[in-house]
Amino acid sequence: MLEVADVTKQFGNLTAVDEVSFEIGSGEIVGLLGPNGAGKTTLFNCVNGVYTPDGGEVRMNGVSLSDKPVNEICKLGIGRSFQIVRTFNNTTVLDNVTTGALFGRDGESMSRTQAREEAYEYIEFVGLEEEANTLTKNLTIANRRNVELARALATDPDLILLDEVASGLNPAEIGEMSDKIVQLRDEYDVSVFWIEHIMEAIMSNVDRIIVLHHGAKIADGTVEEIKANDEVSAAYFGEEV
Ligand SMILES: Nc1ncnc2c1ncn2[C@@H]1O[C@H](COP(=O)(O)OP(=O)(O)OP(=O)(O)O)[C@@H](O)[C@H]1O
Repeated sequence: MLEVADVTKQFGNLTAVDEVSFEIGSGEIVGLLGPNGAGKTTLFNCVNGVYTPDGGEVRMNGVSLSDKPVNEICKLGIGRSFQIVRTFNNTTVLDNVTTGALFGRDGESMSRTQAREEAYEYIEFVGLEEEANTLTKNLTIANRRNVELARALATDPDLILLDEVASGLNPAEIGEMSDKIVQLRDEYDVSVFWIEHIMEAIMSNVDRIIVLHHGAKIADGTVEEIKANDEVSAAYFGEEV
């Protein structure tokens, strides 16, 4: 499904992503860890077309994403949520999610009515049916994160990139979000690539973890393998992961 081959991204003299390679298969939930500044968000930006890599290639279902704009990459099946929530705050929940459907894979052939029907399905999935006509700016942070999740799902992705979806949530909300991510994989057959600083959110639900340090991939394995990896512990300055 997703193939990242020797991807490099530089900002001046800084190599933010350094010849990183890995694959994500159908139905996998893969965590992306690394200390602050390790290159996680930059890697996401290389995958969904915000940045053009300086070296290497990203392929989705065999199609090279080189030089493709974000909207085209979205239509090839990659959806995304952001570290800092980017909902359209002065519009309703329904309009936010409808926009996802209209700009997603089948958006061009979809009427506005169809797009709204699809949007309702994802709004129900994230548990916001009572809030469908609420202005997004009036929601809690947890629910704005749910709107982002529903909007990304409405694009009909094969792979969803989640950038710290548990950030700013309380422990109960973190648990709900974490469960929802497993459910979306199971219900919609979506693979998940998930950056998260909150370890409890990720550890019990991922199939695999990739760790970046100074832009390079230093580990790729199961939770147990990552916990036992000395290089990973050293990257976190001895903190347990
Ligand atoms: N647009 C940019 N211009 C210049 N340098 C950048 C830019 N974006 C990121 N960087 C630098 O690239 C490196 C990787 O940043 P990135 O945001 O990808 O790390 P991260 O692992 O996502 O960090 P965090 O966990 O703090 O969000 C950092 O040194 C950062 O300062």
